[in-house]
Amino acid sequence: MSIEYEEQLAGSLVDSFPKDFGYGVDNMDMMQENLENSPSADNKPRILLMGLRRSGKSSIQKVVFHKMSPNETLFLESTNKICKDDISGSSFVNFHIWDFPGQVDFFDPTFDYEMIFRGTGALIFVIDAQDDYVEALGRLHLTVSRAFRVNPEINFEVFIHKVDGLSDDHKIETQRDIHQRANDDLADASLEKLHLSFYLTSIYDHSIFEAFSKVVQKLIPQLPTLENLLNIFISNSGIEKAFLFDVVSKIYIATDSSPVDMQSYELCCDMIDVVIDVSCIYGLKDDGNGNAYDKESLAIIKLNNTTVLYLKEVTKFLALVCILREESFERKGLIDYNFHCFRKAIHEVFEVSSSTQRTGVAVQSSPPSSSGNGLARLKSAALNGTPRSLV
Ligand SMILES: Nc1nc2c(ncn2[C@@H]2O[C@H](COP(=O)(O)OP(=O)(O)OP(=O)(O)O)[C@@H](O)[C@H]2O)c(=O)[nH]1
Repeated sequence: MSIEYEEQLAGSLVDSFPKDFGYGVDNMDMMQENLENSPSADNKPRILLMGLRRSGKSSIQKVVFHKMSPNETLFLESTNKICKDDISGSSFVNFHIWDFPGQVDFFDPTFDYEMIFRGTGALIFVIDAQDDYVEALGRLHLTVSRAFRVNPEINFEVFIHKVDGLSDDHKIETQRDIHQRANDDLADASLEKLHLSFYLTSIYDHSIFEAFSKVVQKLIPQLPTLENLLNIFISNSGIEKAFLFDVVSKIYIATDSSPVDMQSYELCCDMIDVVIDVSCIYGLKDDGNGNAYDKESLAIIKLNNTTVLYLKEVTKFLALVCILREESFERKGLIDYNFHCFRKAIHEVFEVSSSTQRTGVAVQSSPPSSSGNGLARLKSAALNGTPRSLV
């Protein structure tokens, strides 16, 4: 594709937006504050972390959302009451995460499980793969069947956790066995409609972030829109892979539709760490004020294998991280220009959602235009994908 042609496409991206499109990050933040102060703010969807004692629930929460290093989790005390963690102040992930103490007694009259499950978006059940998991499977069945009866809309996610201690063959065999037994139990109880998703996880590598990314993505109603926008952006900019990251948690909330390979994801996670670390050390004011991540955040890292990593701020919480070849990076002006359009589109998507949430009116989904140049496709993309319940 020639540069001229790409520039034409880039032009069409920008033309697709109204000329008075004038809000920026500050307005987005204001909107988020308004939302949080609204009466429905307390009703943020929940992600529940459940499982037997010492299965690793608190460790997962601390490592993913609070930057605790995996080794420090060795000293975590056992949780003895439900811990509610509202991470929406620091993260795009606008949910409450509830960490349950090991054994939840469904027969305890003070435990209002109906109320808890009614407002739940995802239930993550953590199974310690290094331990005998027969008891955990029994508990999993009891928990998900109760929850499903109260709220069949919940996404049921099973983390087969602590797999760092297992060989590759053992991992696959454990996953197959747990999958089989859990689904047999459901079939015996005539609960075939209850769908369980399985993930192999460990806090000692990126698998826990990748699994959490997938859990969170299922709860983001704008996901198809974000994927469309990323696809258009990378194909017009000569980029190989792009992730939209929640900077604090390193969860990727969307990526383009090419397959994700773990190595690329890890590379992008590492880049975020480097940028934030350098920024914390050298980017803050002398008195320690300022933010390690702000509107100016931008980083380019050239690797010795002709790969370039490119990170840029999208919103207060989100960053775009891209992987591209050195020769594509020669057209940096074009990439910057398309990024500018992409960023505007992202802001528009979330403005549509937040105004919809405020008024309580669901936006009609419209099928993407097949005739699509960048313009038409982006416009339909901004509408497509918003009708599910809003985050
Ligand atoms: N090897 C390994 N150990 C882990 C992993 N995740 C957690 N652990 C360890 O498992 C132990 C228990 O972790 P916790 O997070 O306290 O478990 P919990 O499920 O919250 O326990 P309760 O609060 O008692 O319900 C800690 O010593 C962690 O260091 C993992 O991925 N791999």
